[in-house]
Amino acid sequence: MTAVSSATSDRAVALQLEGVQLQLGTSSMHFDLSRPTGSVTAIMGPSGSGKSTLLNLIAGFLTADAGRILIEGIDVGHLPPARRGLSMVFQDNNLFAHLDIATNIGLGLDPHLKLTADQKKTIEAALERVGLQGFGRRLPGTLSGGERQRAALARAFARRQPLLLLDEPFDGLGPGLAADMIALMLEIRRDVGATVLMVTHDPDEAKMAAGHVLFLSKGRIIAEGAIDGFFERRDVPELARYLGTDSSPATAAQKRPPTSPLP
Ligand SMILES: Nc1ncnc2c1ncn2[C@@H]1O[C@H](COP(=O)(O)OP(=O)(O)OP(=O)(O)O)[C@@H](O)[C@H]1O
Repeated sequence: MTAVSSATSDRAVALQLEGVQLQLGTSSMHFDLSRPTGSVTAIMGPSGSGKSTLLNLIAGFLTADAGRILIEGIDVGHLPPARRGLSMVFQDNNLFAHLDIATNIGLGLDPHLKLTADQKKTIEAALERVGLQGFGRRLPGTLSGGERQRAALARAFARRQPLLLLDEPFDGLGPGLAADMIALMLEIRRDVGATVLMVTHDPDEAKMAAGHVLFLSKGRIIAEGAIDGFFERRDVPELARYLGTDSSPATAAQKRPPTSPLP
């Protein structure tokens, strides 16, 4: 693994994982990382390498067998997800289907929905921010996939938590809409001063959104560094294999076209 970026040393640390371990069935995970406040980090790696597990450990949906997770210097290991100072946006299942959009966002502000006038204004402002003004009374099922993801981002925006965890949030939206959503996410991050971790399989999406990459393989971060030049690295065989830039004889043979043309 390469050294943690120099930015870590001169900015406050927003997130730190120290010797975090988890055994899930036959998969063993072990994570150490440190990310500075305000950074946007892409989490990448092959299917099953532990990307969602890493986010779920940070969020508190999974409990580590060992190690410490610190958010803004506070050990959150014993805190439930709602008290860790973060918002998480998943690829789907972000919204309660039986509750309208405004209520879904309101739940992020107060689980008992005893909303103050200010909180109601915050909901309206968040909807407007993502271009969904007037959508508050609609049920999630009546929105398109992209609109639902915007509503999920609106909820994250309204909550103004210091840490934003995104698990393939723009998957399946198409490149144009994904780019719009990334721009929106970056605006929200700037306004809130949040630190972002984003799982993505798409190097272009990572380049648009992030300044730093963590590359996982088999439950470990095996490479990390600044996004500039990261995908051109040739010193990490797993990364080259993942990107399809591996020129080893075995991979090259797999890539070679069939000798006889298909009919
Ligand atoms: N509850 C569980 N019980 C047993 N094994 C699990 C459980 N949850 C996840 N795993 C295993 O842990 C490994 C990591 O899973 P994870 O979902 O974190 O991978 P991922 O990198 O996010 O993959 P993908 O890109 O396919 O979403 C996988 O091998 C998965 O099968």
